[in-house]
Amino acid sequence: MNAVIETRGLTKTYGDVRALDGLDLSIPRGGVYGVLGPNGAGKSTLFRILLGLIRPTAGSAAMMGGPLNDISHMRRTGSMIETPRFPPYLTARQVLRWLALEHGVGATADIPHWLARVGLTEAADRKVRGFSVGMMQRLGVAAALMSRPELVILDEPTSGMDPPGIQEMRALIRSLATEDGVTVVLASHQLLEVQRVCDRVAILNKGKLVREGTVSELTSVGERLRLAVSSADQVLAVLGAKGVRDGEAVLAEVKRAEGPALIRALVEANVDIHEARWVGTDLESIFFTETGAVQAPEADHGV
Ligand SMILES: Nc1ncnc2c1ncn2[C@@H]1O[C@H](COP(=O)(O)OP(=O)(O)OP(=O)(O)O)[C@@H](O)[C@H]1O
Repeated sequence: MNAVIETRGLTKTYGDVRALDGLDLSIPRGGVYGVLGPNGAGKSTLFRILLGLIRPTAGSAAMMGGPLNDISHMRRTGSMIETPRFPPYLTARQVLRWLALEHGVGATADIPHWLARVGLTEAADRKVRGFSVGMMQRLGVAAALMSRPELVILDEPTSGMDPPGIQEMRALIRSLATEDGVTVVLASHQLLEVQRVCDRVAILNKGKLVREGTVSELTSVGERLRLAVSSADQVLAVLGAKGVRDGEAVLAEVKRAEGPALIRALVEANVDIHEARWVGTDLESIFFTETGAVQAPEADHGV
């Protein structure tokens, strides 16, 4: 695997707290990679180490095949850690112009393009003093992208955003990966959106890696065929112990290869099938099972 980030036995302790505990992680180049975990799992600690903001207690990490303190790699990485803060008396456009000069891309940064990509064209000439948290986040993302990095590290990129803002951010993150070829690594505990936006995820708990894989690999475990039918009883009679009632429908615990034969058998038994679809375990269930985290009363809807 062509890894863009690789950690081996990465450990960070704060007194008695093991924020990271021997983490082995390989993040492939390309696509969107989600680092998930409940509060205190070690996500921010991992990102801070990768960005050279803090030093690990033990273990090693490499970025783009080289050590973390290699300046040429750092130049190819953009990041947004926590809600960014900018001088309140500058407009969004001035903030980006200033940062472009700071990063040595003053002549090449296409500021109108990045303002448009993060949905801030209309607010471009407003002072950031009046910006909401979500607008600040978007400006922070534009700032991270202006130097056209190969890798972007985003910690909770949609925190504080309203649903339309979240949707735009999701589209932006996907387009960075698919159109710009940027590898995006993001941390989040907002699982539904992670499932929508990420290609691959790692679930951390108490500083350790508990699950890793593509979203479809993780969610296809325990996959079942959900059948919306005219008579659930008839289907349950055909399926025996392999059938579970799910409201008006039936969940059939069969393998993909057995699906067509089952549907044929049901048609022969005169069952009207209104819908048949494969349903997996969602990322949310995996997350709560693996981390033992307590489910929030309301579903999250961010990235
Ligand atoms: N500077 C610090 N001093 C002491 N303990 C710290 C420090 N930074 C983090 N920790 C502890 O390390 C553990 C991991 O924290 P970290 O912020 O990396 O988790 P996280 O997964 O990012 O959580 P969240 O989702 O809440 O941001 C927590 O127990 C936290 O309290």
